[in-house]
Amino acid sequence: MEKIDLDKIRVDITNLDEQLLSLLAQRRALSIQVVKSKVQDQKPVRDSYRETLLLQNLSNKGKKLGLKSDYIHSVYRTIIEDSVELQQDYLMQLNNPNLKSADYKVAYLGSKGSYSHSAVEKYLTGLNGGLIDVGCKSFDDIFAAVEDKDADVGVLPIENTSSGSINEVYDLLQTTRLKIIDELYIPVKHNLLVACESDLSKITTIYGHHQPVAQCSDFLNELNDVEIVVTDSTSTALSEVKKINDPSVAVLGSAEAGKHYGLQSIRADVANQKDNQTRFIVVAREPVTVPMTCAAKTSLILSVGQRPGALVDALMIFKQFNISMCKIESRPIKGRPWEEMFYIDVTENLQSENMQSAIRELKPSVSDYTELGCYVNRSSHTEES
Ligand SMILES: O=C(O)C(=O)C[C@]1(C(=O)O)C=C[C@@H](O)C=C1
Repeated sequence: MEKIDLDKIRVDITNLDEQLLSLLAQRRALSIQVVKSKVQDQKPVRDSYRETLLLQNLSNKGKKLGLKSDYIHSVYRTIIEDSVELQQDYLMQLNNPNLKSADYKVAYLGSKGSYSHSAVEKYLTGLNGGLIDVGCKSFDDIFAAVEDKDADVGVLPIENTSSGSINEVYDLLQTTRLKIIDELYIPVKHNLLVACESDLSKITTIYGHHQPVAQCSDFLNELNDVEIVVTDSTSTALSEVKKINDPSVAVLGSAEAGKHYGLQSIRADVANQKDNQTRFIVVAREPVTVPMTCAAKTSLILSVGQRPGALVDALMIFKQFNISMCKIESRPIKGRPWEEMFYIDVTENLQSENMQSAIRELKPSVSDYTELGCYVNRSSHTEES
């Protein structure tokens, strides 16, 4: 039998992959043409009917080529979500010409290797020009950097699928004049990383930011006699552990961060939930406006006083105007014991007639009312109006 030449097969695979890349780039160029036509006709970015037809057709054709339906769905979901994001970004830039420019200054927690840095990289995808890093040591510093014009925007985590809401960020939103201008969903995969040859049985100290520590609590609770050292950011934890270079010391961080700091993973996926995601917000001094053809979210802060039923009455106004609420969070108000501030996210454009009518009814019935901002709804599978 003739010997199968691995090197030759790899050359063929590389060539095919390059063709796939070129086809993906061509498809993206078509998405830009699509959004330009949608601007002319005022059509929504998302078209679920078209997506269903597309996936059905590809799945049928794929089956004939021996490709599993699950595989086709997951590949094309990724391609379509990218196309939607590309179109949304195009529309946002058209509507808000000063949104992202060269030498954009971004304030975030930590430095390279932190999860916030991954969010910053995602936020800046496609931006021509350099990012000026304004690494911060606390959430407070991020708000201050943007308020004092040391940064154009700040990127902050606000909630996580394992550890829930990040109260510190909600509390800072209560007093800031900054506006939310975007949101990002980042998959967070925690690994246990070490600086030199080691294994789990040798670990006596684990470094980590308090959020990853909370998100990996099940795994950490199973370990005996391990000291947890909490740091101000994941990047601080990573650089400390690299410096200490001891087989008994490990750190919680992503595999990519490990590569960046020259650390090896001894245990992958140690978060309580397998689908561990963090939602980040982007804050700036000026609000943005979202075109009506893009799925939008509006974030508000309200307080309603202590009258029985006051919160229900306020929320009924959203129902009355057919506005869906996707999040409600309550936090204590500084200096007003037992009163609560409510953070409400609705899947509605601030400029829509429904939203403006709801706000007109809402304002006189609440004690505090602040608009935190209207931005593109980045959670997948959302319908535009
Ligand atoms: O065909 C469209 O209307 C598109 O916007 C393109 C596309 C795609 O990438 O295939 C993207 C989003 C829509 O929800 C449907 C399909």
